[in-house]
Amino acid sequence: MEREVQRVRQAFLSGRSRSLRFRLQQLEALRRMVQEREKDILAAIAADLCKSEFNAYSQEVITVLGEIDFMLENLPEWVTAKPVKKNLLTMLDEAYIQPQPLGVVLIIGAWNYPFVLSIQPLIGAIAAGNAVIIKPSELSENTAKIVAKLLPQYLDQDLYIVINGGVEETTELLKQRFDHVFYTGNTAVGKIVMEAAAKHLTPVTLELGGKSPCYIDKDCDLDIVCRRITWGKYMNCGQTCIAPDYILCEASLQSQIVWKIKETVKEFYGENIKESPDYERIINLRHFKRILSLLEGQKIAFGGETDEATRYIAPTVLTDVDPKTKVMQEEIFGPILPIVPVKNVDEAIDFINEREKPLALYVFSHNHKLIKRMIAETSSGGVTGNDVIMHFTLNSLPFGGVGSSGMGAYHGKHSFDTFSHQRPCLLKSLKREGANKLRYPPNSQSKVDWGKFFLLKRFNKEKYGLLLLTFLGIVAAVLVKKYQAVLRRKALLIFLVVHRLRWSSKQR
Ligand SMILES: NC(=O)c1ccc[n+]([C@@H]2O[C@H](COP(=O)([O-])OP(=O)(O)OC[C@H]3O[C@@H](n4cnc5c(N)ncnc54)[C@H](O)[C@@H]3O)[C@@H](O)[C@H]2O)c1
Ligand SMILES: CCCCCCCCCCCCCCCCCC=O
Repeated sequence: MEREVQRVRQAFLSGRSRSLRFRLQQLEALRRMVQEREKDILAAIAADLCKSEFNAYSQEVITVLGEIDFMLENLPEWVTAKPVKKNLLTMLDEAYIQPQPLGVVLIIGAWNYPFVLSIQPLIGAIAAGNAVIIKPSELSENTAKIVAKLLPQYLDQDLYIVINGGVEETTELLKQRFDHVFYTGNTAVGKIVMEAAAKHLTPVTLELGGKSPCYIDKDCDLDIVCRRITWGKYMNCGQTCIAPDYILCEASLQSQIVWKIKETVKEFYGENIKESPDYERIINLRHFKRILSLLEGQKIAFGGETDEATRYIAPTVLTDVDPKTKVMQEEIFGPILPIVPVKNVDEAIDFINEREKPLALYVFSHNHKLIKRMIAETSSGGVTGNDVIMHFTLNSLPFGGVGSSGMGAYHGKHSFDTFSHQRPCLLKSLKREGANKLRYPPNSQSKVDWGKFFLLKRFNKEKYGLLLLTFLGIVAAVLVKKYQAVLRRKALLIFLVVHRLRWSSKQR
């Protein structure tokens, strides 16, 4: 393991991952990989999650291709140094922020969207100029194998490598020093990852989970609401980090919601859901049994059918759920949807705030003010109003959790920033020592006054802006032409002295 990490670090130190041209080439090669080997990728996802080609393509491949295109389009602008505002002390110097790669990044992927959850962070890490080690989830072993097979055929073989394995290998890997660890998975392991990274003071991004609430206001179109919730809840058999975990609504809405979700399930998956190519299976027996245990003692409004041999659990809705029961104590991550009745929006807000901060929050209402109020008075990784899941698809929005649902974020520019160091650069001249003398000992009241002026003085743009610009423009034009540098500095000095005197008199 140590040797592998060393090999990647050496490749990073060669410097070749840094140039814009190289990054663009690698991203283009990755896009070629996805396009040319699409069938192999879709087959691997199907083998892991019993997912149709259409679903795998629209949930995973489209996301990856969209992210690559977005990076290719914007990277040239993002990599350039960004000039920053200066103060009086540095107005003749060069000050800018230069994004730079962090170094060697470890990406630990999860099994539920096994392709996108490893490859989307990889895209950001390449775009930012890093070297990368990917550790896909061992639970989605077919996707893990295809990723390990394909990446070296398309990308630089020393800069971007895949290490497959389970807890033992990941534990060993986490002992190594990285410049960033990007982990997707459950909160308990997130703590293990953070603890291991802390030993090297390595920064982490933790993309975790939680119970994402879904509040349905009585002022809304229940047909549309239930269709959208059914789609987001039962997609991937409920194994989606941002699936609506449970519904909060007034008791009077419950029976209508149940009926409408039941009808929509029929519309989406047919009378025989097991036969539907659009309905997936639970990843393994451990998770199958865990999800079943959440049904104990609950009132099943519909669903509840299971088949252990194929790890099938039907889309299920529970009503009048007691918040103290097990199904409301842990993230469900399966096709079970509890409805918890609340009196009104105030109670819903309290309910959400009394629990850990979720990864997503969903609010349905015609009342825009109510949606804004829920956003203002609660906290969650992300929010979609009047829909579910869709904030994930917009790569201009940062995707990530808050509190126990995670830290840091990615997607689009946010990935680039996550995997970059925003390096502040100030380039001074070895000349103009006169002004610099102010900060050298021995100190004095007069120097402090000058220091205050240089660092605290703010120009009121409206009042002085135009005047100052005109004045500086004229002075600069004349002086540059006639007397070059010497006079330019003198004019500036005079200008500063005048301003300083006026400022000091006002202070008194
Ligand atoms: N925020 C997100 O983007 C996001 C996306 C997907 C899943 N999730 C969350 O992840 C959870 C489901 O994933 P999971 O945790 O079952 O996935 P998982 O079992 O695939 O684990 C995730 C990764 O952690 C590694 N791992 C497991 N145990 C470890 C240990 N003891 N030490 C070190 N590494 C270890 C695995 O090898 C794997 O690569 C849910 O809570 C879900 O909400 C979050
Ligand atoms: C005609 C097909 C249109 C397809 C567009 C549909 C967009 C659907 C996008 C769903 C994305 C789901 C990915 C969720 C990943 C969440 C990660 C956490 O588990």
